[in-house]
Amino acid sequence: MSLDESKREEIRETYDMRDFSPSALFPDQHVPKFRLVFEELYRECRTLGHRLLDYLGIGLGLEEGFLSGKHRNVGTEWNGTALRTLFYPPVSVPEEDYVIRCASHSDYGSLTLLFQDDVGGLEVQTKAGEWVEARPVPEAILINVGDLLELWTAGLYRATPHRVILGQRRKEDSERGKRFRQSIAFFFHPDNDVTVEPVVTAANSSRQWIPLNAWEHLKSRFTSTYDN
Ligand SMILES: O=C(O)CCC(=O)C(=O)O
Ligand SMILES: [Fe+2]
Repeated sequence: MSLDESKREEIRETYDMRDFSPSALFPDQHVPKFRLVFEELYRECRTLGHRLLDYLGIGLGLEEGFLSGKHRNVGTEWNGTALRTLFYPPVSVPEEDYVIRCASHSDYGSLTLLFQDDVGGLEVQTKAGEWVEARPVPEAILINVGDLLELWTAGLYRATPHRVILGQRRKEDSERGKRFRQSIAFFFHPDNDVTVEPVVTAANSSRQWIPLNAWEHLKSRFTSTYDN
């Protein structure tokens, strides 16, 4: 199924957290534990992110700590890593139509750790272009490879396109739409001054892999996403 998603709006609310310094704005008065809880989650995700990169690096035959060493400034202004809460309100799904909760995209950084509730609706695209459901698994964290890890590995690890969509194909979607959906994503990014370029032999030699600066890439992806 191919859908023209370009003219649709995403129906969701998000809250991004990058800065946990005392001067950072948090709803401390209304939700006193919010800052503490998310700060702890941020720290745990950072530790897990570093560990995953170390394991992937071993698998790729890289120098020890190479990838995690490019993510040293997480939690400071010199790094674009963010923790994001995503709230998808209930929506009614017209029978012959569909509703986009999150339009198809790949993530911009190295890795994303995604925590989803039990509502479902997340889909990932196979290499053949087919959309398959990534059903929620209790207690599991879903890991997405982002653009920059794809570039480091010259396509060996693919920045998998994904989306959250309701309608048309699945009977359960109208029921799903009645429930709100909550997810949390940790977007793990290399330090702003890192230039990312392939460190392994290209898996897909028909494609050109152009080196990118981490911060420039993040800025340009934000601009192209939000200007549209
Ligand atoms: O809410 C989800 O499950 C996915 C969100 C997502 O892919 C994103 O914000 O990049
Ligand atoms: Fe995403």
